[in-house]
Amino acid sequence: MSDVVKSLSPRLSPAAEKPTGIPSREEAEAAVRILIRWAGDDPAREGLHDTPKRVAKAFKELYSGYDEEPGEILDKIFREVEGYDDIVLVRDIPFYSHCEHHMVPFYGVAHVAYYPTKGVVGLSKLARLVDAYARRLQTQETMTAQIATAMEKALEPRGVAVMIEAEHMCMSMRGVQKAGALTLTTQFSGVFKTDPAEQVRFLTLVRNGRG
Ligand SMILES: Nc1nc2c(ncn2[C@@H]2O[C@H](COP(=O)(O)OP(=O)(O)OP(=O)(O)O)[C@@H](O)[C@H]2O)c(=O)[nH]1
Ligand SMILES: [Zn+2]
Repeated sequence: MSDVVKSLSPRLSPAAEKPTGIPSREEAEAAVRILIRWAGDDPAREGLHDTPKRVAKAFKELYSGYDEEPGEILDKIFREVEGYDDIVLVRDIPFYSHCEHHMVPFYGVAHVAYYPTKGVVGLSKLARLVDAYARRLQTQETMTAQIATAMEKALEPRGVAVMIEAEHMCMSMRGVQKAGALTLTTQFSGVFKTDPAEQVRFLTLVRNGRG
């Protein structure tokens, strides 16, 4: 194992934590050159010359979730929304993530809902929360649970419901090669967990208006 690869592998943190011991840009680019060679190509050829630089830059965007503090995204609560205590659902939030097993994309939509108690949060913040976790390496199950937990902590709601529907490219373009297979995960808390009728309501609202 080269020094570059060795320096990368043991320091990656679980998706919930910030990564530590981040390598330099030069080390990252050197690692990409190794992977190009591993793929069977020549990183010195003209067309690939700037690729390690582009990949390192793209990683910063694709994995920008490590720079996000989910708690901070939800820290502005609008308490003046008096009288509203019914469900807030933002559905069909598109996201792109990468599975931690193959570092291959999985993508789809997230639906997030909660029953407010102490006020509401800006709707865009729920989409930002989805991205904060999507732009990390993880499983779909972890991502689903982390979104629900972050909402629980910040909003202290009567209940949280999160559903993610995604296609995993590691199952489509390689491996078992089942393009179109959809993975659906849900995480419920509070009334969504204790009252089956609330789960039905959530699922009905998620599906409502679709063909
Ligand atoms: N539970 C779960 N599994 C995932 C997720 N993303 C990818 N996987 C699975 O992770 C598993 C990894 O299995 P391994 O046997 O260790 O690796 P592999 O030999 O590449 O497996 P195949 O994909 O079956 O070729 C595969 O079954 C993937 O479908 C995810 O978000 N959640
Ligand atoms: Zn995978």
